[in-house]
Amino acid sequence: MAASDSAQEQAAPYGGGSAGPKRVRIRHFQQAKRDGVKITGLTSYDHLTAGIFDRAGIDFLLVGDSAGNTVFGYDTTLPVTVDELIPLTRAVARGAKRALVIADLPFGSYETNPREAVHTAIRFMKETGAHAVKLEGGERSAEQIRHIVEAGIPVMAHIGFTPQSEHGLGGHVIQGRGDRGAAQLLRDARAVEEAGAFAVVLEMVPSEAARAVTEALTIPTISVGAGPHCDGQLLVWTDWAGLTTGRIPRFVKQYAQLAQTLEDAANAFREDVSSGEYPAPEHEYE
Ligand SMILES: Nc1nc(=O)c2c([nH]1)NC[C@@H]1CN(c3ccc(C(=O)N[C@@H](CCC(=O)O)C(=O)O)cc3)CN21
Ligand SMILES: CC(C)C(=O)C(=O)O
Ligand SMILES: [Mg+2]
Repeated sequence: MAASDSAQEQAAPYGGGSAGPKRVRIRHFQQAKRDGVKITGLTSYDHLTAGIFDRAGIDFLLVGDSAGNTVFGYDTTLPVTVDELIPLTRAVARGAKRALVIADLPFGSYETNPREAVHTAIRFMKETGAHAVKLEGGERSAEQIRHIVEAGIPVMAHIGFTPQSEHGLGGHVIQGRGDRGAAQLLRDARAVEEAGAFAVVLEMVPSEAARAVTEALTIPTISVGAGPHCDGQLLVWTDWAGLTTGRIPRFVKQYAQLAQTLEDAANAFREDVSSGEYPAPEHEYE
């Protein structure tokens, strides 16, 4: 995203990458959609990756409850707590100079009522330095979104496949299929836009359903396995970088093979220590 709003910034041509605003704000999401500039996001759970992705010009960093899988080793995102995500979110916010940092509200921290949702969103904003929050659900979460936005906190919505309700959905099931599915997806999308969300994640939905939603909304759609017609793309960084071991979703493109790189490095280290190759004189103190 290289969209910007000052007269001076607007004079600059779109460069992609780290061009554009000094700090990505929610208004830049609206401008990107209006100008047809694609938005990029990655998850991040720590200070070092946040800095790397930020310097590469990734527009937003999501501190996802996917940390349940990638950091904490749970099978689902359901056990993840606010107290687990707050220190990770703080680390990411401290590492991001340009990117918009979004805190994912974990399962059980916002569903009961709007008061609970506002309370949780305020905790993240006060204790982490995040710039926005994300929560799952369309029509069913619209009141929560409205109240958080009224408290001055930007909300990214998340519809389609919502991992926190995977048991209710019957597993990792593609959403928005068929006429009924597509109609429900559109109702959910309109509900979150109307409630004041600044963007909406569409996860695991057919490309044509995502296209219809993208054309119907004024806020940008962010695809996680929702095809090429969305206004932006988001991936879980450990999947994207080939660090996740085991099964990864079909929609992921791997841009590196970090698991293999690290395994090779660990083997080399072990062999060097056994053979006495490491440490060498340059690693020693006198
Ligand atoms: N590492 C990781 N990557 C993710 O994308 C991710 C998480 N964790 N945790 C939270 C949610 C859960 N998500 C998931 C999890 C599994 C599939 C999956 O297995 N998809 C299959 C199709 C369905 C199936 O056959 O089970 C696929 O091949 O795409 C998809 C998204 C997306 N999110
Ligand atoms: C997969 C994305 C949308 C997410 O919610 C997460 O990383 O937790
Ligand atoms: Mg999540």
